[in-house]
Amino acid sequence: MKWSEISIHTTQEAVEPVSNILHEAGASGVVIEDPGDLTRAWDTTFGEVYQLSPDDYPEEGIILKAYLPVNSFLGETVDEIKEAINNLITHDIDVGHNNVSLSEVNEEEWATAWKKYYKPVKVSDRITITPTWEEYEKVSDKELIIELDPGMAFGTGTHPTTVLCIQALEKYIQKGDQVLDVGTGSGVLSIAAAKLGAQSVLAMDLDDVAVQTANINVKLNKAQDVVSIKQNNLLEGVEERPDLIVANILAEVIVRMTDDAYAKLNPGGTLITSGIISAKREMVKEALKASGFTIAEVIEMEDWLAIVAKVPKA
Ligand SMILES: C[S@@+](CC[C@H](N)C(=O)[O-])C[C@H]1O[C@@H](n2cnc3c(N)ncnc32)[C@H](O)[C@@H]1O
Repeated sequence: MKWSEISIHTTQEAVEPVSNILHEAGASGVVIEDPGDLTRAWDTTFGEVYQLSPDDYPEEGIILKAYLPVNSFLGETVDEIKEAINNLITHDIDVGHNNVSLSEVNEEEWATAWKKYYKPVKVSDRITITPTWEEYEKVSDKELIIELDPGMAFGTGTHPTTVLCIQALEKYIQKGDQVLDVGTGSGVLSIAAAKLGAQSVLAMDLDDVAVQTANINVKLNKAQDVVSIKQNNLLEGVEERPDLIVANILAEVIVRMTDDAYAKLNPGGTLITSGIISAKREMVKEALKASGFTIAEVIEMEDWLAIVAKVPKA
């Protein structure tokens, strides 16, 4: 089969919604070329765990690449993608250059093209994320490995928003906690929560491709006894009483769920939110406070934030 590579030059802020648009259009293997990956202070104490070539990255902004099968609908699909991206502007999302280009690749190139961007990465004190096709040897008994096949859903697990959530999970999760993961994507945060000692985790996503991918990754990491997965819109209809909720979604979506999160969390419970671009810090903080939360901490990586908020103890 012939494949067409669609390449979109956009911004950090638009990475997640544009990835969603590409997935919805039937693309597989979305690649995120983020020049920040080249300079980010990944922990390389244990040797070369991260080897990337600057030639593969733009000088500024982000390039998203995805692969679409070449068939008679290709033209319409590309037009729909362009229109959906233009609609983001009406939602106050900065799409930057918004250059869209297409090129043809053959089957063999396609199968390996996107894999060169994914290498094992130590993302927190204890957690290293490694793509399924890389050999990786644990360097200490304490190290926890998450194997991911990022093929279809958001994330290699190394996007700053995901990393911030993992670092916060490592700090705030208590052994035996009940956890909800809202917008699970590849399932990475649920797997991290399970490995860090959660007793049960409910992973939810609106997108059925994410639900399928999370299912595969949870099994790959032998976490299926702890993590269950369902398709769900935010916290709608959820009856669990969690000790901790983690939600890595856009700021605009988080502010819609803070009341529900506060009502569901146990006293003393923790909400970890990310997907928040720096400019939207106050908007999310105000929504959290208006729902009754106190802000425990704001952590930052590049232009992104995670906000940790607490429900008062009873
Ligand atoms: C930025 S990704 C985060 C994925 C993963 N948790 C991580 O940290 O890498 C956000 C995810 O939220 C999902 N999502 C967006 N809106 C949602 C909603 N209303 N309810 C549930 N999931 C939603 C998207 O499908 C996407 O998989």
